[in-house]
Amino acid sequence: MLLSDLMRESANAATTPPALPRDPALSGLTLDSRKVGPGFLFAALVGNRQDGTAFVAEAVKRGAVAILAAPDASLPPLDPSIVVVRDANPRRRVALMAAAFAGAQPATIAAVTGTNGKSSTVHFVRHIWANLGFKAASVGTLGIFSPGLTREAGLTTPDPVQLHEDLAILARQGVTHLAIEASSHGLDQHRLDGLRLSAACFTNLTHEHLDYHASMETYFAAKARLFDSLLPESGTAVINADSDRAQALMAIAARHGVRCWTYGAKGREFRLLKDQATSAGQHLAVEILGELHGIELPLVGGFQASNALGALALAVATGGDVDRSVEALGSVTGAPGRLQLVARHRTGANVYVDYAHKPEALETVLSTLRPFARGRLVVVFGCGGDRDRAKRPVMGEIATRLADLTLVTDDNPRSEEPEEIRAEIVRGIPADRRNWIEVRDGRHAAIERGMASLRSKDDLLLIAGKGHETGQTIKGVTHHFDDAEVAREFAEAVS
Ligand SMILES: CC(=O)N[C@H]1[C@@H](OP(=O)(O)OP(=O)(O)OC[C@H]2O[C@@H](n3ccc(=O)[nH]c3=O)[C@H](O)[C@@H]2O)O[C@H](CO)[C@@H](O)[C@@H]1O[C@H](C)C(=O)N[C@@H](C)C(=O)N[C@H](CCC(=O)O)C(=O)O
Ligand SMILES: Nc1ncnc2c1ncn2[C@@H]1O[C@H](COP(=O)(O)OP(=O)(O)OP(=O)(O)O)[C@@H](O)[C@H]1O
Ligand SMILES: N[C@H](CCC[C@H](N)C(=O)O)C(=O)O
Ligand SMILES: [Mg+2]
Repeated sequence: MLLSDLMRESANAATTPPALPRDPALSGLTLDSRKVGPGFLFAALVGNRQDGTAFVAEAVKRGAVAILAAPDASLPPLDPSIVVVRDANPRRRVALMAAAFAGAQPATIAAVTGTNGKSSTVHFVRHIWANLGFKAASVGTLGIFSPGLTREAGLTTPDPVQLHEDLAILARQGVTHLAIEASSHGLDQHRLDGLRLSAACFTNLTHEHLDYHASMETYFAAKARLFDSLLPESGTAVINADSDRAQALMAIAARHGVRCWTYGAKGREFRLLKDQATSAGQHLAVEILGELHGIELPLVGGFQASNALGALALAVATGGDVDRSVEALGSVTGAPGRLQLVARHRTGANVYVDYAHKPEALETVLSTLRPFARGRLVVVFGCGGDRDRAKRPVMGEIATRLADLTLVTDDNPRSEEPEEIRAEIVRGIPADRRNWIEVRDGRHAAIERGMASLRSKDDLLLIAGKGHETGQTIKGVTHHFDDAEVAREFAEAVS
């Protein structure tokens, strides 16, 4: 593709592309100098840790023929054959370029943002679409799921170059419907700016990532970008009305002129009227666009019902038939590692794995499981290193308030000292609580102790924080570790 074509296709309609001194044919583009090949455009971005302009010389050595940089970025002296493109927002521009370069993307794309429930919601929408007969895929924390391409988990929202390469493959394979998780980092870093969205969903906003975002307000503003910058006027905003941020987001969406649908107990278009536990999960009575429907959801928990309704609203907003979408939810499975029953202890006690690694998720999952533990509810959890430290004491308090026994352990300490992370968790536990133990010799030992604490079939063990993950990162080295696998060492597997 010629640089001039890429410039035109990625330009804001209001701007005139600058005259180029030369018009090289590009063979690729990247924002990482280590991935530059001959004929590439290299986007030199100022990052959170490093300044990409420091790698321009290396990129040129590897064959870069064009450099994208901010207007004020100081670049090394370059051979005149190298074209320098300046843009006030190079992160956004490279995302738009990546979309233009890759060409195709599935015709229908729904993005889901929110602190919790993104992976579950995209998993459910993909299931509904597939049942409606569409070739559907999802992209997010769990990787890429599609009929023809699976990709291991990396970032929740991939970098734009990788994302658009994959979307073009999916589109060529005939995938017409795509659901994608929009993380706040991804939104803030413009990773999703080149997507042609049909709908966007907001699940909720609670404490997370305050190491990256300066405050809850800037965290919310990053999420709101999906609705006021990325969703076109022809799109539908699908908002969880039960979130305390719903009103603010509806006002933003309305100002932007998009159709706005809400779901949940306070929802307008998808109103949950009744939620009744059944032997298979729950029966939901829902008023959908003015008509009453019954949903047999084979999953437990109010949060799963909420995510399922968000997914249903996305499916309908993108043209899905209401009755058939409702019926499709009857055969949905939980997303891997989300409230997943993984083992049964010899006493008969159930062992669950869940991805709760944020305060509200831990509170939600423990409250959800409480009625299923007629005996003792035991939880094993830790907190990740090199991530928001403020959530550690909060989670220590939540676990010891809602579980009968808490085993404090490690969860990806990364570059931090595990004992320091555990100490910060323990600091949040009120002094009069005695229902916890700090396990100092690793997560495997903590799970073993959790299993050993089960005394009857009425007890229940929750292993929280890692969900689907298959590694534990300690001092930069990732060791194979799978909570479900370890639980099964001490108990029978359940399929
Ligand atoms: C903090 C953060 O989000 N960082 C992301 C960001 O990196 P950055 O731009 O800040 O990188 P940097 O290291 O400062 O480097 C600056 C620039 O120099 C370039 N560089 C660097 C070294 C070199 O040799 N050559 C070179 O060209 C880098 O490619 C980069 O463009 O942009 C990169 C490309 O998109 C991401 O890979 C990277 O994710 C890092 C690995 C990460 O850990 N991110 C996590 C926190 C994250 O994004 N998580 C979210 C949320 C998950 C959730 O909701 O729980 C996610 O979407 O996964
Ligand atoms: N709607 C919800 N409200 C509150 N908690 C939820 C909700 N949905 C899921 N959870 C909790 O959050 C955990 C993570 O769920 P899920 O993976 O669907 O969210 P996510 O937003 O994709 O998270 P991440 O940002 O870590 O990828 C679940 O394991 C569960 O404990
Ligand atoms: N996408 C999240 C995953 C956190 C998972 C948890 N197990 C941890 O390591 O903190 C992050 O990178 O912040
Ligand atoms: Mg996710």
